[in-house]
Amino acid sequence: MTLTIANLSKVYSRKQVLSNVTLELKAETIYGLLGRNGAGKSTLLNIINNRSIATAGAVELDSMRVYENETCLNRLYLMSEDTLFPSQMKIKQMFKQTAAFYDGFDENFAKKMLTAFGLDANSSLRKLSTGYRSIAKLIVALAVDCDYIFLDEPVLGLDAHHRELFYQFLLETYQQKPRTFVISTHLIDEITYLIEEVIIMNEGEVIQAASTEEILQTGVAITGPSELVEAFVVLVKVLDKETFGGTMTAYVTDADKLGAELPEQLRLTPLNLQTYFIKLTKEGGQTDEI
Ligand SMILES: Nc1ncnc2c1ncn2[C@@H]1O[C@H](COP(=O)(O)OP(=O)(O)OP(=O)(O)O)[C@@H](O)[C@H]1O
Repeated sequence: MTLTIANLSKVYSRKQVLSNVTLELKAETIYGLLGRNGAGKSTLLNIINNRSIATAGAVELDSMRVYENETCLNRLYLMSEDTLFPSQMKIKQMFKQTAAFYDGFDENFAKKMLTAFGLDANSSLRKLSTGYRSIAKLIVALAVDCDYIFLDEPVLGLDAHHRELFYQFLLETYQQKPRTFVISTHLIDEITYLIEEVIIMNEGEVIQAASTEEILQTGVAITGPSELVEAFVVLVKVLDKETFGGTMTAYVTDADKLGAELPEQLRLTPLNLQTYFIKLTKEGGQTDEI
């Protein structure tokens, strides 16, 4: 099973917010969708899930056009800030309504999550705090049995304990019933261990789609005397350089192409995903004088 996004573009009142987005989302994979504020992540997720209409391009599930196609749409689920449930609705009614729309809603798992988060099924959404309202929506999203589940900033408003609990439940349901999760978030450090594939958007475009492993293996920082660093990185893609006195740190994306042995005065440090993302999506020039 594959979800194909082909040449998707979106223009809002003459502003191009998505440009030719082309992606393939595999079955049974956890993706991280990363991008700075306004990069177009929510717009992309809304179009995939038929909540917004693309200006151009198409989304297909196993070669079937998703747009206004009930069969396809029943296999996709989007949890976002927009609440589709009326505020007076009780949590148990949310479960019931979702189960009526989506086959295979796992009520036992939903109840297990309710207990773990300390929520009462009889509470109505409007009486919950912002964080608990998000938790109620998350419980529904993790209990649906759709092939593709999109979580747009799922942990917004959740405290650190609850975020951790949510990540554990996400892994639990993924292991029990593998399906695809696409998580859009700004909390990159927290989700690095969860995600198998990374999609990075910038100003309406997908600028990188690769496995987390590949990114972590090829992103490095090289520090040492400026001239030596400059000479060593001449053949590779440098995302950013920082200089301090005569010392330079160069942030490199394709460490596998460095080739030559590392000179003794240079130090090579692997980049974590968050630093890699910051350097890749940084505005402006390459060299920062500190
Ligand atoms: N309904 C709308 N009308 C006009 N412009 C919109 C609309 N929705 C989004 N935009 C614009 O589209 C661009 C992308 O917004 P989007 O919400 O997709 O970004 P995002 O990557 O999800 O950002 P964030 O991380 O801040 O949530 C922004 O410039 C935003 O102002």
